[in-house]
Amino acid sequence: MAVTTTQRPLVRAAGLVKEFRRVKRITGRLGALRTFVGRDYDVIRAVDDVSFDIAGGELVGYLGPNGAGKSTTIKMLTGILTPTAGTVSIAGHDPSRERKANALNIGVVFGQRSQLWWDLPLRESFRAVRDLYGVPQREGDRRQGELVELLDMDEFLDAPVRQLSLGQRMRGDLAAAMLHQPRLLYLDEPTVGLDVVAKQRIREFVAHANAERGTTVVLTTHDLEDVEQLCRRIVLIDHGRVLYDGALTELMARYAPYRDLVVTLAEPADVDVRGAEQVARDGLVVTLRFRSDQVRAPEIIAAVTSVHAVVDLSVVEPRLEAVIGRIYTQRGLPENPA
Ligand SMILES: Nc1ncnc2c1ncn2[C@@H]1O[C@H](COP(=O)(O)OP(=O)(O)OP(=O)(O)O)[C@@H](O)[C@H]1O
Repeated sequence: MAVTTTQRPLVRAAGLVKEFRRVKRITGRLGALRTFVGRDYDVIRAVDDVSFDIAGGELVGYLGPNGAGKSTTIKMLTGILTPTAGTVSIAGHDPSRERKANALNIGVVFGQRSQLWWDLPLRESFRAVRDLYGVPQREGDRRQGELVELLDMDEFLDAPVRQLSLGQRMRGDLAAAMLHQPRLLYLDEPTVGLDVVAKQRIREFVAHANAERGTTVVLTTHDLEDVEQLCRRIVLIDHGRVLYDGALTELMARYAPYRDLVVTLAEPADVDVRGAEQVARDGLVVTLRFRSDQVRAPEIIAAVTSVHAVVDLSVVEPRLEAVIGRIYTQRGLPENPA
C-alpha cells in the first residue's frame, strides 16, 4: 500500500498580526496636561492576518511598497519581534521563544545594516561567527574557503570591515550568514546601492546557494530584476495583508497577458492588423500590442510584413515592473489585465 506523507513546511506563518503603539501628538495646553495625566496612543497594525507556508528549497520574493509590513514580518520570522497574534514556526521552532534553536537554522542579511564587526578584519569577523556557532575548525576552514572563492573575497579578507566598499561588505555579510550553513536565508534588500556587476554577483551567489545547497531563501527587495532573475514564487503584501501568493509566471499571465511587437518600417505609416493594436508610433517605429494567450507573434509579423516593408522588428515581453507598478498605484490587484 502506498504511504503518503505530508511534509511539514519549513516556514509556517499563520494569522500573523503585529501592532505597534505610537504616542499621539497633542499640541497646545491640553497636550502638556496629557503628559502628566497619561498618554494617548494610536495603534498601527503593520501586519494584519498574514499566512503562508514555505517549503524547504523554495526561493520566495516577499514584496510590497514602502511601509507594507515586509520588515515587520521578517522580524517576526527571525524572532526579533513577537507577534501580537498568530503563530510562526520555523523548522518546528517558535522563533521568538526558541531564539537559540532558531538561530542555528537561519541566516540573515540586511542590506542596509551590516552584521559584521566594524573594526575587525573580515577574516576575524568570520572567525567570530564560526566560534559563535561552534563550527569545527577543519569544516569551518573548508566552508570559508569555498565562500571566499565563490564570492571572490581573497583580496580584502584582511581589511577592517569599515574600509570595505558596499559591494565588498555585502559579500562579507552574505558569507558570514552562510558559514553555519543555515537551512533558511533571509535577505532584506541585499542588492540595495550596488552597481550592476556587484548586483549580478550577489544574485548568482543566492541562486547557487538555492540550487546547489538547497538553501531556502526569503528575499525582500525593491529591485524587480532581483525578483525576475531569482524568484519562482512571490508573496505580495500591502497594508499588512497578502494581495498575491503564487508563481511569478502566473501573476504575469494573469495581469500582463500581452507582448509588444516593435517594428521599424521603411516608410512612415500607421499599422492596422487583426489581433493587434497599435499602441505607439515614433517616426518609423511602431509598437503593436497583442494578447499572447490568443495569437502568436509570427501571425502578427506575417500580417504586418504582407502590407508594409519592414526594416527591423523585435518582440518585447512585458516587464514585471509594469505589473507591480499598477498594483502599487491602485493599492490592490487590478480587476482586468492591462
Ligand atoms: N517599531 C515601530 N513602531 C511603530 N511603527 C512601526 C514600527 N516599525 C514599523 N512600524 C510601522 O509599520 C508599518 C510597516 O513597516 P515595515 O517597516 O514593516 O514596512 P516595509 O514594508 O518593510 O517598508 P519598506 O519597504 O519601506 O522598508 C509602517 O507604517 C511603519 O511606520
